[in-house]
Amino acid sequence: KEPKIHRNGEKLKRPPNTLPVLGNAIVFLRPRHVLFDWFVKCQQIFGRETFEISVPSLPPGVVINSPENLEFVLKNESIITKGDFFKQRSWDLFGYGIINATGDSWRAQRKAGVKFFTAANLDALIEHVMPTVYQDTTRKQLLEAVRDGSVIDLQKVLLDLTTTVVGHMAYDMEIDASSPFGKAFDHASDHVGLRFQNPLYWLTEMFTGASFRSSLAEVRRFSMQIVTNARKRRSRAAFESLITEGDGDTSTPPSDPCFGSLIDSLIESFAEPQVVADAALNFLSAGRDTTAQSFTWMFYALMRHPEALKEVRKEVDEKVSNIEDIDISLLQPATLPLTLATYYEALRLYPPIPFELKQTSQPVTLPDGTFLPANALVVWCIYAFNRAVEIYGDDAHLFRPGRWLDEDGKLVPRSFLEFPVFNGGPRSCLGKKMAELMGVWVMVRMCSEWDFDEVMDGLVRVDDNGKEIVRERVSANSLTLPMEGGLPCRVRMRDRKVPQERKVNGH
Ligand code: HEM
Repeated sequence: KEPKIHRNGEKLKRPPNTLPVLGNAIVFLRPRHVLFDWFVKCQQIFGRETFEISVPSLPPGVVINSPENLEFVLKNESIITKGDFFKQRSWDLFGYGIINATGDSWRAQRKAGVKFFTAANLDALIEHVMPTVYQDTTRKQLLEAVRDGSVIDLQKVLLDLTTTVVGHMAYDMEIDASSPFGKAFDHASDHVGLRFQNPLYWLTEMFTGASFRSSLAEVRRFSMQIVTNARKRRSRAAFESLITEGDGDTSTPPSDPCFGSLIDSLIESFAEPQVVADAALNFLSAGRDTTAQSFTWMFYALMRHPEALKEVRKEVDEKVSNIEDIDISLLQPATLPLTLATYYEALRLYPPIPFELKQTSQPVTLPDGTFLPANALVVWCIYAFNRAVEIYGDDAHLFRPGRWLDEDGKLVPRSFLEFPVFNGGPRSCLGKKMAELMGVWVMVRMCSEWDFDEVMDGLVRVDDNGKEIVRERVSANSLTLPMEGGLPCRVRMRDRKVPQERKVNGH
């Protein structure tokens, strides 16, 4: 007989309303934001104690909530890993890419990724790619909305920005978020997200999966095109260098060190085009949605907390005099601590990857004594973890960027065990620094240039006492944390009064 989950011979506690046969299946079928609120409630009930969940036909599972258990899980990748449960559901979208990969294939993709995130590439990102893409896309879209007085979806504007930036950085390719690929990718990842909640997805997809399958076909076509383009560019470059070498002409400057380096190192590491295509697509999807969503929730939080926006602007106005030429050294925590703290606070309350799941490859005992048989699911809900009063105090549910600063105003970062937004251990996020730099850049530039007013259509109701209640925005069903219905706003140009005293980059 298979050994069961237990702690010191005792059964683990179960969430309230767990049903005898269905277990927790019903809550898993609810919209994802309802599921995350359920995890928050469970976290409040169980604190740091590991508890058991079950859904018929799925392997037995536990939810962990303590930093000690999380550290053990993240550092023991070989025994608690991306198992069949995860891979079966995400294979159609992520294939051989790093998000699914384990063993040698993961190591090789990780190595290619590490090579890409060099200081030189991050410099190029901040000093060339971000300003150019922002000027050519974001600023134009916002100016147009100012001129027409029209409502824009800020989430879409930010997704256009991050898609183009990651496309340029990683593939030297113009990728448009509204292209058939962008739309197909969004649709496919929403659908894959639902597979994690519906144990009978393979059955329902037989009847309702046609649009999912056509989205997958478009995503696959496009990711192969990324590889084909890169191969053509490499052959062209090789041919040109042969000619110039033959001429003895050494006047051609070396090409930009940033562009194409990720796809190049993937091509050099893997012979099989499908593996390169999947790997490339995984980097694109890891980088564009997460960043766009984090910026969207951040602007949302700032619109709902004008006092926090005022503080950010005060810091930016004091420290950055030329927003059109932002040096990377300005974006560091020592220079703009409150701005980074505000970004962290948005990431804390609205983590773009809100939910993580791994599977044991052999029997395992967690540090708190919980025994797990092979194939058990280990789940942690980052969304709930980040709202734990045990870590963040009684006001954990509030947006309060000041919690990240000490009494001298210095930023005090938290370890991944208390703030697992970027994962940790050997599979920590490769793009953390890139995301932070982009986040602070976007805040400096956009909070300085624009005023955004959220369009509240349908969100306001009046209670029995005549008081206006404004509903919170919620996330949509997806693998990540897009905002449901986008973030509709009106835009105005801000009259930026730069202080006389130029403190840092006083050009
Ligand atoms: C706010 C932005 C971001 C957040 C919150 C975030 C979060 C995460 C998390 C939680 C993981 C672990 C996923 C898992 O294994 O289940 C991860 C992995 C990863 N992230 Fe990020 N990420 C962000 C931005 C980026 C960017 C900009 C890039 C690159 C362009 C990137 C590249 C990656 C890669 C390649 C992995 C896989 C690492 C591995 O398995 O070894 N991420 N990220």
